[in-house]
Amino acid sequence: MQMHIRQAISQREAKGFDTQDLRENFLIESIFENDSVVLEYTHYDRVIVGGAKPVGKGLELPTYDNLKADYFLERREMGVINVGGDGSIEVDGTSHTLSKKDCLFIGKGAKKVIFNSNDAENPALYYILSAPAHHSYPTRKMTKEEASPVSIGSLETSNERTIFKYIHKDGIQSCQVVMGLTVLNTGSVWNTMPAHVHDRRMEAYLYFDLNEAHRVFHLMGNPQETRHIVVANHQAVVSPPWSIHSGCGTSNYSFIWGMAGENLDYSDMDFAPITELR
Ligand SMILES: O=C[C@H](O)[C@@H](O)CC(=O)C(=O)O
Ligand SMILES: [Zn+2]
Repeated sequence: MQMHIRQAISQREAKGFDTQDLRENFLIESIFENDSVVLEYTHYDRVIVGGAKPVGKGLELPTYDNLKADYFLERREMGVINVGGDGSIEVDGTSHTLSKKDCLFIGKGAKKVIFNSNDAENPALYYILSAPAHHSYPTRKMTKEEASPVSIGSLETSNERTIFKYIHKDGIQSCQVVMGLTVLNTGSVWNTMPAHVHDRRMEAYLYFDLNEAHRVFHLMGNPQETRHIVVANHQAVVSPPWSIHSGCGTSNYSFIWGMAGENLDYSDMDFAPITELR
């Protein structure tokens, strides 16, 4: 079994992209499919992005030929956040319950990972981000209450939001994966503005809790050469290290941010002043 591979796109190449090119290369349109694990292998820091949606049965994390490994996490680690109904993830025989917005970090070396839902009528939706690892940090769960929520932004600038950090330098320990989520308050629609880049690591956003009738205009590109991608609920956007990742919704929403690369410092961002964006 093979994972679809997304090649790394350069800034220069992206300049000439039309809507379809942008969507094919940076948008993951379908992540949660019934009784399936959907994963995409990117050449941005070799990060794998995707999801698992167990409905009628437990879903085992498969091994893919791309990895040339005996099992998926032989040389990798992964972060998982549930954005659906209650469920549990079994890691080598130990079950970890995950409610909505709870996070599980699974360290390198875990051989058997099984995703479960408690209720087929309201299945769990597990968003997954995995990166290569060279040390085995312990598997650990964190609830959203434990994720030291921080409120930032303001209603005046339509970006009042709460940031929950799970896997990072001062949270769950990992080799590379950094992960958390942001919830926008009612009436706030802008995320990550002022925008930033971090050439030291890639990032991916999964948008969720976005009303089906609404969309987020996700902004990407070099700060002086921006493009947008129109994103629906439960879709993800991959952000190369050279790109901003920001968005403006037609209503409020939440999103999971996940990164991997050079460091684990959440605050490592090079801001792009609003007045200098093009
Ligand atoms: O590098 C960090 C990420 O881009 C996000 O965490 C930013 C974010 O959640 C926000 O401003 O709302
Ligand atoms: Zn960022």
